[in-house]
Amino acid sequence: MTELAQQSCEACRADAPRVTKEQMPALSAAVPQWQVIDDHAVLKLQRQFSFNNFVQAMTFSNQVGDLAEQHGHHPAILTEWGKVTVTWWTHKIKGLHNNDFVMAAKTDELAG
Ligand SMILES: C[C@H](O)[C@H](O)[C@H]1CNC2=NC(N)=NC(=O)C2=N1
Repeated sequence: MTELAQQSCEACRADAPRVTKEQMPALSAAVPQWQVIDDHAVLKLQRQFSFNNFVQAMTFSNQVGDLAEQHGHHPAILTEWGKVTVTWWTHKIKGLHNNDFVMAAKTDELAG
């Protein structure tokens, strides 16, 4: 499998396949700092990033936003003093797609 972070996102389609139970372990292992959460039956990938202050948190949030725009795939971003929580899922399929794991890996690269 090509390094997740080097992959590109497929166009989001309503009939795109969700990540299967069988595929989940290998994909999760590739982004070990992310949690798969069940949000009212919608599976999502979530990670919290820590910073020294609000300005650093805001800067990172904007970088994630730019990344999202660049790839046409968008997360939920919660920006707090010293913390940013990023949550990836695919709205169109109400669940997790390979794109979400790709974007999580790219987000990790941003954070360094
Ligand atoms: C029209 C636009 O390309 C689509 O609505 C894209 C935008 N970004 C997206 N981001 C995410 N996470 N899921 C989507 O289904 C999605 N769809």
